[in-house]
Amino acid sequence: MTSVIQRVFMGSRLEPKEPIYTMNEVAEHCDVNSCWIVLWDKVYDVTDLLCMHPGGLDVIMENAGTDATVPFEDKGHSKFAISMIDKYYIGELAECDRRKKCGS
Ligand code: HEM
Repeated sequence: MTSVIQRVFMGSRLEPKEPIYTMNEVAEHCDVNSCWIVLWDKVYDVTDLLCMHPGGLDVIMENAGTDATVPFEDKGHSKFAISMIDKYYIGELAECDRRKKCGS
């Protein structure tokens, strides 16, 4: 089931780009010097967002190096927030780590 926020989000997507990262690689970037998160199977380097995130640094750090899709959706981010996301996009999540697992 596609949520409203996901539909808005998907409508603003850039073309998928290389490189492809595994969840293990994402998990290595979990501190303030290098902070990555996954949203809807896409990888974002949000290091530069930390100090200016309107919801604060802590809420992002709690999700650093993980799939933050559910917490991101739960906070009810605005279309404005979603429009900011593209600038942090760095690549795709490896197929077998995606929300709809390969083979299922
Ligand atoms: C690329 C990633 C993110 C961007 C661009 C972003 C952007 C924003 C923006 C612009 C706001 C201001 C309110 C709005 O316009 O919706 C906001 C608020 C907030 N964000 Fe994020 N955010 C991101 C990731 C996250 C994550 C991973 C969490 C984890 C829980 C989070 C939690 C919050 C919270 C708690 C607020 C405050 C909501 C409130 O007090 O009304 N954000 N964010």
